[in-house]
Amino acid sequence: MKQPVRIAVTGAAGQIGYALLFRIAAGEMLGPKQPVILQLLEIPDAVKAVEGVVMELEDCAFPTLAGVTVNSDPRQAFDGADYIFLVGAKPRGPGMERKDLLQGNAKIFIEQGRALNEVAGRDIRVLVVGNPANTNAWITAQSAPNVDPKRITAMTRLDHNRALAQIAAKAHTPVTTIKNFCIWGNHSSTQYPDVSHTTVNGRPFRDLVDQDWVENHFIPTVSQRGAAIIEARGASSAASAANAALEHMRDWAIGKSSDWLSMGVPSDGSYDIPEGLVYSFPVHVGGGHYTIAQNVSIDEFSRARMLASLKELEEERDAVKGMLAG
Ligand SMILES: NC(=O)c1ccc[n+]([C@@H]2O[C@H](COP(=O)([O-])OP(=O)(O)OC[C@H]3O[C@@H](n4cnc5c(N)ncnc54)[C@H](O)[C@@H]3O)[C@@H](O)[C@H]2O)c1
Ligand SMILES: O=C(O)C[C@H](O)C(=O)O
Repeated sequence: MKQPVRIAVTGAAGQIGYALLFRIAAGEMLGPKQPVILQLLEIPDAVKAVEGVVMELEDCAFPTLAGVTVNSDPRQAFDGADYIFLVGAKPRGPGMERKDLLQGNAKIFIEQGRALNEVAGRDIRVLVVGNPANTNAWITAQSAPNVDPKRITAMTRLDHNRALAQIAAKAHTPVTTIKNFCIWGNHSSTQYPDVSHTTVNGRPFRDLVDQDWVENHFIPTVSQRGAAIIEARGASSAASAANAALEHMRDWAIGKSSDWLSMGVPSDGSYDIPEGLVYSFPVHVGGGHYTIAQNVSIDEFSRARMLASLKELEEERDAVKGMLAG
């Protein structure tokens, strides 16, 4: 057996936490030969509930689970961590947009960014799940100037997976036959699920569908899926969110892909997205790194959608800038 790696998860008593922790502990993120130590963070009022989750983790007797700690101080939870899932944040309810959570949740990410700044190692990998995820990742990076911002990412993998499922259903084909799909922009209703370069079994997907389907069915279905789940379940997505979080971190850490994945990452100026904004791009993964796919051709329709999502991200950033100074 290898040396254990340390994985911090915030919001451990929440519904995503409950769907995520058992899968990480079972070895689904880093494989059956990699022991893990879970470092859980909750607010003091929820620590008792986390202790119940820990009892259940123990009762699974997972061979890959080498230890669990329960914390209410982010510096303790993040200390020595190799991977950090920032899940703990308020979810939205029916009729809300994710950006309505910004003022309330921003202070969580300011505090946790500062804690990261104090204790995070150089090779840390951080995934922000708590909404609005892109801007919370930006806030975390701004609050952690000692941490390489490339190591702080936001989750759009759930949107990516939702879109793959819609494409597969439309083309009557397994998801494994789909290539070159990506989400651009914000994890919000302005996101742009882009099928312009997508192939199915090697054939352009656009040959199978018309613009009306793309614009008036596919894009709204993918971008409104979170709201549809809240409407149906009375609570936001949890198992599918946990699955996407696990896949994002797994692929970043140990994946290798010539195909595109979607990740919210700080822009390096690619596609004229201003540097530093956390924007979802098509990425390749390999060797423990992600790289933004280059030279993707962007038509007029795509550009307009990408700019609309960029504008929203700039507005979100401007709405919280003042809080960072304090
Ligand atoms: N990016 C995505 O695709 C995506 C998908 C689904 C959900 N989400 C978001 O993930 C977040 C969590 O969702 P959930 O359904 O698990 O919510 P939940 O309410 O079930 O759980 C959130 C947990 O976070 C804890 N928490 C609050 N403040 C904290 C802090 N400062 N430190 C540590 N823990 C803290 C709460 O006590 C609670 O147990 C929400 O913001 C939700 O909107 C994002
Ligand atoms: O929609 C939400 O508020 C939760 C999450 O971001 C989702 O996409 O399911």
